[in-house]
Amino acid sequence: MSATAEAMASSAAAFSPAGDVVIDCNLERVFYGDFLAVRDSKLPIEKGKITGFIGPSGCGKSTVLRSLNRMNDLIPVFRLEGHVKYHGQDVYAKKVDPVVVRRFIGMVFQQPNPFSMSIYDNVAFGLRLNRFKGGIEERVQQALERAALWTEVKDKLNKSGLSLSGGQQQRLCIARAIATEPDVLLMDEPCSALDPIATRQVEQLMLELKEHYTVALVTHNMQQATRVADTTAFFGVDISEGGRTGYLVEMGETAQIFEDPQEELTKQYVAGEFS
Ligand SMILES: Nc1ncnc2c1ncn2[C@@H]1O[C@H](COP(=O)(O)OP(=O)(O)OP(=O)(O)O)[C@@H](O)[C@H]1O
Repeated sequence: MSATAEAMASSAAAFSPAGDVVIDCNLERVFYGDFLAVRDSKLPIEKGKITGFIGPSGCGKSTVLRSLNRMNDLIPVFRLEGHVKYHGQDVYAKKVDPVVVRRFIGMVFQQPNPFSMSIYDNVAFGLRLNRFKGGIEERVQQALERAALWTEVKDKLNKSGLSLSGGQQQRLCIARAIATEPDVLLMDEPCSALDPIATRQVEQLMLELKEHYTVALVTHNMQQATRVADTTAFFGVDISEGGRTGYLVEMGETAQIFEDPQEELTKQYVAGEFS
């Protein structure tokens, strides 16, 4: 590691949030096969807050996000050194079932991906999978209300989820993700396929969701981070040793990252000097 990169990595480790930490993530090294994709990234994800991940393309934002709920397990060559602890428990411990991890740490993807089934069944899907014992109808309604979609779909719950607009489909996917009452929601560029109006609706929804859930959000859009994120983690790409390895440059309150960044690289990035 170069001296500059080392200094950046150690300063990033200094961030300690005031509130409760739900996920204590310390990614020492993350590999895809022999490729070192991410190193030296300590990210405490704080309860009831939105933590935004920003940085140039390929800096590992999605890799880090997907490491939090073992979504990367689906990639055979993925390997992680370090730990991800959810309420103190190592989610990568041998005895831990990744399906259970994802039940508590849910995910919303870049492209709205409703299943080819009714709006109702989309939301009820996870409840049935988890053999939910309570009233499914009530839970479906509550999830759709929390996803700010209920009034738009309450009279057509039997229509296909695919018949909705892009923004509605994304809110349906959010309803599907929250129906099983996860604790944490991981959102990987949830607005990148949406128009500006639908984007604003989903952003407003994120602000409402943090009343009930802890949110980690990958975004390419710096304005979006300033609008919704309480805390922002900025990642850079280290090319000093001939590779392209992402690492956490700086993490802090969103206002501090954008108005008073401590690292030169963060300053340049938030000033739009590179993307
Ligand atoms: N399944 C995979 N197999 C091999 N390499 C991968 C895989 N997924 C990602 N990578 C590599 O890991 C690095 C980090 O990728 P990642 O998608 O996490 O970055 P990102 O910051 O989210 O990028 P973007 O902003 O472009 O979406 C990149 O060099 C990418 O090519």
